Amino acid sequence: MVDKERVKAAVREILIAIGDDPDREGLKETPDRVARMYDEIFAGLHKDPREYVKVFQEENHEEIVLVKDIPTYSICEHHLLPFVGVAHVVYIPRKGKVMGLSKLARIVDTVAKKPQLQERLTSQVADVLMDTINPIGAAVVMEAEHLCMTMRGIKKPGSRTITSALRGIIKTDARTRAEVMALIKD
Ligand SMILES: Nc1nc2c(ncn2[C@@H]2O[C@H](COP(=O)(O)OP(=O)(O)OP(=O)(O)O)[C@@H](O)[C@H]2O)c(=O)[nH]1
Ligand SMILES: [Zn+2]
Repeated sequence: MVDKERVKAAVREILIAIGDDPDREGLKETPDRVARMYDEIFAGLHKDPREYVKVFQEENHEEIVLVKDIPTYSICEHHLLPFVGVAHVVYIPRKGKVMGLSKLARIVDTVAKKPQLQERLTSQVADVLMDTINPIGAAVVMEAEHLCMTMRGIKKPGSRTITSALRGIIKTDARTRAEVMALIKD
């Protein structure tokens, strides 16, 4: 669990450290709000995304399953600022072993809810798929804007970072990979 009391105390310290007054009207409840927010946006530190997976047997469907444009919010581990975008999750079931579509988005959500790197988020989602339903192939592509590159530092609003993680046949077979990428771009 997120230690909310500890977060509260730390946020109060930060407010003092930046030279503001944590006891002024507008900030009085801020440490508590931030603690509740961290409990929500870092919940993935305390959950195993594999637990969501429920497997169905769907005859011999050994074709692409793609859920695209899954809205994704995560926090960059270097600056603790959000990166925001979409994830596309694909797999090709082995012997009809499929999972509920919503579970793909639940896996993304859980893996996103911790201090992350976009690369790691992308590959962790692919690895959860491989570990749980052992598909013939899996791919995760993510496009995101990092606020640490937008509102500070290099200040490049609008720049997007694209990462992919390819597994199994989607990695090894060029034709399958091309088909997957075409569907994602569509
Ligand atoms: N690879 C990768 N880098 C990230 C991600 N999120 C943020 N970063 C980068 O992390 C790097 C941290 O660089 P540092 O030089 O340690 O920190 P900094 O001085 O604040 O860097 P600047 O952002 O360039 O001002 C920056 O280049 C960020 O753009 C991510 O998801 N993946
Ligand atoms: Zn950052």
